[in-house]
Amino acid sequence: MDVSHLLDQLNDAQREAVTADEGHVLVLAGAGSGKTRVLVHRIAWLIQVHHVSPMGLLAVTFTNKAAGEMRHRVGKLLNLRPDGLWIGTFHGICHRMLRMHAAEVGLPETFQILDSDDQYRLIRRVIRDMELDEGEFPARQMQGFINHHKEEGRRPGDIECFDHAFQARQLAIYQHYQDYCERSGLIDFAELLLRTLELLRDSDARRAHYQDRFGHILIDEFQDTNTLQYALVRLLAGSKNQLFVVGDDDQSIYGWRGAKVENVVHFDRDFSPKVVRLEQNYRSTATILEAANRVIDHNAERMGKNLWTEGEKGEALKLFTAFNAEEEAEFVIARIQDWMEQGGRASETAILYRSNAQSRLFEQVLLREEIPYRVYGGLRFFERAEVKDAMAYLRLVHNPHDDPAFERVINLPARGIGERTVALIRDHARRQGQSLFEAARSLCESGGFTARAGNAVAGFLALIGELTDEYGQAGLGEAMQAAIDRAELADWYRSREPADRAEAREENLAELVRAAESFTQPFEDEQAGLSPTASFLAQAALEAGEHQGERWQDCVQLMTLHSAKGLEFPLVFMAGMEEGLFPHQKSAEEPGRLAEERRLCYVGMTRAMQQLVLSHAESRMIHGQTNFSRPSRFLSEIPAELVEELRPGRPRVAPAQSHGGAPQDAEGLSLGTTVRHPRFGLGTVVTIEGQGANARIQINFESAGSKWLVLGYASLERVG
Ligand SMILES: Nc1ncnc2c1ncn2[C@@H]1O[C@H](COP(=O)(O)OP(=O)(O)OP(=O)(O)O)[C@@H](O)[C@H]1O
Ligand SMILES: [Mg+2]
Repeated sequence: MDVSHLLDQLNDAQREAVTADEGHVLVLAGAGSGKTRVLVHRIAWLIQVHHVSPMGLLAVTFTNKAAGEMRHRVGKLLNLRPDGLWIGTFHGICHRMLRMHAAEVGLPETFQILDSDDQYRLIRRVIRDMELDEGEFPARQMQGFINHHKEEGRRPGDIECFDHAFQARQLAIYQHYQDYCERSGLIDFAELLLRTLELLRDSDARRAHYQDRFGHILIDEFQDTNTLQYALVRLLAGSKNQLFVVGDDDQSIYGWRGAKVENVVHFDRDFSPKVVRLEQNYRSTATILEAANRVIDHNAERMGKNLWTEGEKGEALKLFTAFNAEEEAEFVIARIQDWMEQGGRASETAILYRSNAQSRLFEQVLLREEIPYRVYGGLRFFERAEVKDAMAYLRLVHNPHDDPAFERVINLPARGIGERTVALIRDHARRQGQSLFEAARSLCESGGFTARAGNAVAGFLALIGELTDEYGQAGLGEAMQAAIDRAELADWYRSREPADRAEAREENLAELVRAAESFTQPFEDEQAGLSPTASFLAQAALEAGEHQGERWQDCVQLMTLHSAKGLEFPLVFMAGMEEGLFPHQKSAEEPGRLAEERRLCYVGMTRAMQQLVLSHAESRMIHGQTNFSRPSRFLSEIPAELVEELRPGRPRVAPAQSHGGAPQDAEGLSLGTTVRHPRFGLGTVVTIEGQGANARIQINFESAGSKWLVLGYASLERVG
């Protein structure tokens, strides 16, 4: 059989990795050197040359989107669909295993995944139920505490308590939360991993089964695995299976979420792999690569890599200094328009930023200019309120004991069930050890409610019952539509929100029905005996908005630097290159965080193939306040000769004064002053152009957004 196509698009080092004989392999290499490509070719090589069954391979990627792409690329190389090949994220793979062995690990068949928002609400409730002070035990912090311990594989009983009252309470919260999850068949993200680890650790039969099955385990982005994931890998590998691991220590960016770059060193120690280094970068121009290399050079404790390219020198990086964040957004979108006018496609461009909230201004300008765009991450599709509302109905149909779903929609739309009634149900549930659904039913039957509340609750239970009876067996799309219609969700949003907002919500609901209709269950899930609903609900919880990427459309890509990992685009913008924003001010608080921010910068820069445009704004509204900030230190780490500075297009007033101090201008108003407008309400001055009554002044209003006004006519009142 001719297998030259598996090798002829690879360089020598890549080939060496792809064709390595028996034994473990570690490919340690910088960005854009073809690590992911090598992993894909290795899978095809094993199947075609070594005749390994696709069922015998397990490939782990970092996102579901990457998993989909990998499956597609393997299919193309082999010219057939690699059915039975398990490719997924750690979470997705663990979910599938737990579904197959739910009873063994003490989970109900219908267990549900708690996403992090649901988890937060549940923890808050546990704290309230325990009558603890939420100021002393903030739910957000407790969520971090619980997840941190789970990610290290620790149950409440495993945590040493030094008889400190505060710590004992924290552990009690963890325990109560866990008990609650057990009772209700809920499983959070870290629990997916931990439970699977325990299954494989404690059941010899299961461990033997999976060790026999997966003779080859391949892992992309290995530098961002956490303790539990590494432990899982070791269990699955056993003593005879082969690991093929690729990663780059310079791109480890999830330390804040428990990832351990040391796993690369541990892997080397524990498995003595053949180490292959790839040094040729195929992605970026020489200029971009040089700039990125120079930035990451500022980090100490690197494993050290030498990355070069045969590619052309390319253009200088562009650096734009905007007066404020609005101007920055205008500039970026104008450059994208230039790109498109010169024949480029929108989808070849990406706007990367440090925090999700930064997307809004870009979205505004893109909407106005009617340029299609897609936001990855952020408030992702499956995280939007209306989508979660509708999904909660589907979850209840799937499993009436899903308490977070019950709480979410028992009074949504409003059906006259007040907080007091819900408290009654909760209380009853707690005392009887029942789910909220069961508690509500028994209170209804025993006349435990007032007549009005009783009717309302009975109505809700009947609605869920009807949906279950009529649509429990129907197609997913049909069931979803029925839930939305019967619950009258659209009317509800229309009755309480402005028309445009309600319409947007309805569009999302229609999109949700479409997503449900077009959902095809992964072959491997079906084989594992999962119901389509279970697969769909899991997908929604695990991958959130990633599904947007499937319907490929020509649009500008907006995402955080974190979610850009592994991707590449001809034209990349890195916006908001300001101290405090990037590096994030949090990084000043913890040692090691600054180095991680710098790696994030390296990840961002190395996404660019042809052009990299950096921008920063001298002032920006953050949490309703105008902040003035200095350019990011990372900018100064790029050699000046690689950068071309661009000047703003229109004349501005006093940008030079905007560092520190309070520049004074028209009529005593200065940048950052809070003002009140008779119609637009409170806002902050962000730009002043010109002098006196004719000055044009730009104000960011808290509710009305950004407006340009002529000072003489604006009737502004200074506040504070
Ligand atoms: N031998 C090669 N010849 C031509 N192009 C290549 C070769 N190897 C890789 N490429 C291309 O270089 C780009 C980067 O490859 P890939 O995404 O696999 O790199 P990576 O090391 O996984 O990067 P990252 O660290 O960002 O994940 C891709 O467009 C890929 O197709
Ligand atoms: Mg990659």
